[in-house]
Amino acid sequence: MIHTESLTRHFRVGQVQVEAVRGIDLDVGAGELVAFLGPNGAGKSTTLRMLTSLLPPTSGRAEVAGVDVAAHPAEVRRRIGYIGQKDGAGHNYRVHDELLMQGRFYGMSRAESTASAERLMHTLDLRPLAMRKVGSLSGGQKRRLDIALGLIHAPRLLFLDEPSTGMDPQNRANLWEHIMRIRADHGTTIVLTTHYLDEADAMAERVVIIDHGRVIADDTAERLKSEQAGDRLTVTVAAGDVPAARAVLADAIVPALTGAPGPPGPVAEVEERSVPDGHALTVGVAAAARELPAVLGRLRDAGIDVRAAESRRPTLDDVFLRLTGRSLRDGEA
Ligand SMILES: Nc1ncnc2c1ncn2[C@@H]1O[C@H](COP(=O)(O)OP(=O)(O)OP(=O)(O)O)[C@@H](O)[C@H]1O
Repeated sequence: MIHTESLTRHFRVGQVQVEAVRGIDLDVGAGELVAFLGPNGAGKSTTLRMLTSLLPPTSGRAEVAGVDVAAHPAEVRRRIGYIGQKDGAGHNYRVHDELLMQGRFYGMSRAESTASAERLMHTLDLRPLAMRKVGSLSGGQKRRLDIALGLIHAPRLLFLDEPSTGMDPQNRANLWEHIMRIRADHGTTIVLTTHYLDEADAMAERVVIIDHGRVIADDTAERLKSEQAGDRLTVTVAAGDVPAARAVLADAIVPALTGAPGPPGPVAEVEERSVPDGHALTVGVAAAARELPAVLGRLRDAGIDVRAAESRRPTLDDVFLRLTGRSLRDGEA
């Protein structure tokens, strides 16, 4: 559905050249749900704008829905849906009319446009709002209308630039429910950008991490977390039990990851720190929640009194930290 080769975009700002996107190679198959994740200024929106033909690449190429974006931008736009960061709907129109006009804009007949608007208003819970003026909708309702506008011509590929930014958690959950329903009903391929780590983690099947205009990781959230960051298991024991506990824990360690730069990777040896209860020993393991009972059993068999124990799953932020040495929460790229 999407194929890019060394896709690059530079901007000239006065004397300075900004290398917003520096050679992105990407393949997205039909039906995939892919999230672009990265800090502010990483190049996510610029990539999306090139893929949607809104911005010509400086170099490299992109084929989207079977069409070369630089050669046939208008054809790309006919085949895709794009919902940008800022809404495009006119505030004085009614929801229903806005949808019809959008359909006509894409060259659909009045009947086709009406039928598609009806279907989408049903799927996106917009029917009760059909006669309301766009300017009177809440943020969440407005975002649902934006999505309906992007889908009116039934594209097989939908691009969403930060669909849920600024929404409260309930509206975000609601929006995702709608996006998932559209996907289930129409098999739409979806590419979106997000700042929300938990959202990318929970919703996208595939997470493409972008930093400084490059793809630095591309996999399922699960695999990224287990391969790049790994689970942590921590037990707290008395000072006198530390050597024996270390020996038990050393057996549980997963082999150190190689090749990935930057701290902190899976804990390749037993880490020790003093805590009020005694000494906390931490190791990187393959599946902490599953291994914790067995490790506790072995510690008990060795006569060790465990005072506290916890397992921790890594987050996508741990993955980003591991790959770049920075936290995604630190802000700018
Ligand atoms: N029209 C432009 N002119 C000059 N520089 C630009 C332009 N558009 C983007 N940039 C720069 O390109 C870089 C990438 O911006 P982009 O908007 O793609 O990042 P992003 O990852 O989408 O960030 P955010 O999460 O904040 O939306 C930034 O340094 C930005 O300032």
